Amino acid sequence: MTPSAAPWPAPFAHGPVDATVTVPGSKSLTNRYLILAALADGPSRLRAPLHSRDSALMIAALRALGATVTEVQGDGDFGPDLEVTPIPSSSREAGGLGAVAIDCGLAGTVMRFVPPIAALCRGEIAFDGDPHARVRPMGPVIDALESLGVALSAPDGARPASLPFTVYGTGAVPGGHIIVDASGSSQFVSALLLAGARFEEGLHLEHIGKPVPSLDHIAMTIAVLRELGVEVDDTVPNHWFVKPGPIRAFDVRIEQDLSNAGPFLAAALATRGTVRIPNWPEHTTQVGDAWREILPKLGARVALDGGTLTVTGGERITGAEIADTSELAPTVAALCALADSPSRLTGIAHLRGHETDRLAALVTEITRLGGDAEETADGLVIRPARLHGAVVLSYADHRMATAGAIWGLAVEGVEVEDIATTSKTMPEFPHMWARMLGFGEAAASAQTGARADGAR
Ligand SMILES: O=C(O)C1=C[C@@H](OP(=O)(O)O)[C@@H](O)[C@H](O)C1
Ligand SMILES: C=C(OP(=O)(O)O)C(=O)O
Repeated sequence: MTPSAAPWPAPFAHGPVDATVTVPGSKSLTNRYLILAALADGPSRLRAPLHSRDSALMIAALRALGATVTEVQGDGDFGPDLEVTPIPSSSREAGGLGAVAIDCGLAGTVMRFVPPIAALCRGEIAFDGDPHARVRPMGPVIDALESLGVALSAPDGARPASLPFTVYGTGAVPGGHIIVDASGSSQFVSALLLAGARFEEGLHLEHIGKPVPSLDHIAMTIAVLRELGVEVDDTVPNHWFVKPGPIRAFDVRIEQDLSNAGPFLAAALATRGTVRIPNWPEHTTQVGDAWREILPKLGARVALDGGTLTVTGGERITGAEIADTSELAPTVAALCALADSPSRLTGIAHLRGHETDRLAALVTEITRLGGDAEETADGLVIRPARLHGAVVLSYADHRMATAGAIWGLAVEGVEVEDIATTSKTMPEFPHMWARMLGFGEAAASAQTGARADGAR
């Protein structure tokens, strides 16, 4: 996609927001179910899945490995359902795939989850991505595949340390005990667990190193695997055992993305208004359920009643000390920069390896707006300051772009460079934001849109 030439003037809220918002499907659930559908023992269906750049890249990757993914009419508000026919045995047998190329874009779930699946196919499968994808941590996936006997090489024939690289799949992975350091991303663990049941001996994965971050995402992986009949033992800390066996074909409805609900809920705090999200799941493995604990710490009232989450902003946003916010952190930090007392966010050192170095990006952009923020070893300290308008940079990071939109509600004259980067997980964002603010359909549609087709 060509980033819009002109920055997006973030709408300023002249009064409290009062809106009901429905959010597209969860990125983490959509891409996990797509992977598992490609490995399952029959055709599967995803209802109300996410349609965004990250899901489009996942679909293209699985098609390159031989899976069939078809759009079929469903009842979701944000696009068709998906039917998936798994990767056929011909992708694993003599002849196999030959040479294929997979574009990971900037999607962590594609660059980490797909290489172990590629190793189960026969062929030379080349992985690359956006410029920043080449600096996102990949070492533990590469090391793990090598210890499983899978050959990989960088384009110059050397041992790869990151993208780009080629996986030389032989059609089978023996499996067994492997050790990784997953302190840089929970996705290293999820990637191996998702493929583990299809390894001949299954998998015993051991983590050695500093604590693994974003544990909720590993819990989500395990829950989805168990739901599809895979036996996973996680009773010993830092060890995961996956039994070899089939993955049951399925028909699931994807929950809405509770992390992407965050910016809309944040709007209630930034404008002292009220935002309601219907169909909030009663039980979920999504980290975004933590909004129910996080937002009251920042001064909001939160109620979950009859399946609708209602957030009402207080008179002021209060600063807070909040740990382990994972992918919610940019939205939390955006609110902390609008607070009237200091905040400390901890347990998010690994955000330096996300779409951009998010700790550096947040400090730079908060400072650009006249705010006061500082990096710590494992997070951020944000102190109260009077913000002023500026052009906020996005760094090709959807969550930096939505942080800019939140600041714009409360601070006049905020513009966001490359709002279209929200297409990574929510192409509808500019339109939805305008609708939340009461813009008519024509004015909302005129907001710079973003495409969901995976193009850059
Ligand atoms: O498995 C997943 O779907 C994700 C895991 C997390 O990665 P990290 O462990 O790298 O934070 C999260 O931040 C990311 O947005 C999605
Ligand atoms: C870290 C994120 O994405 P990815 O799946 O690319 O790691 C995110 O969405 O906040």
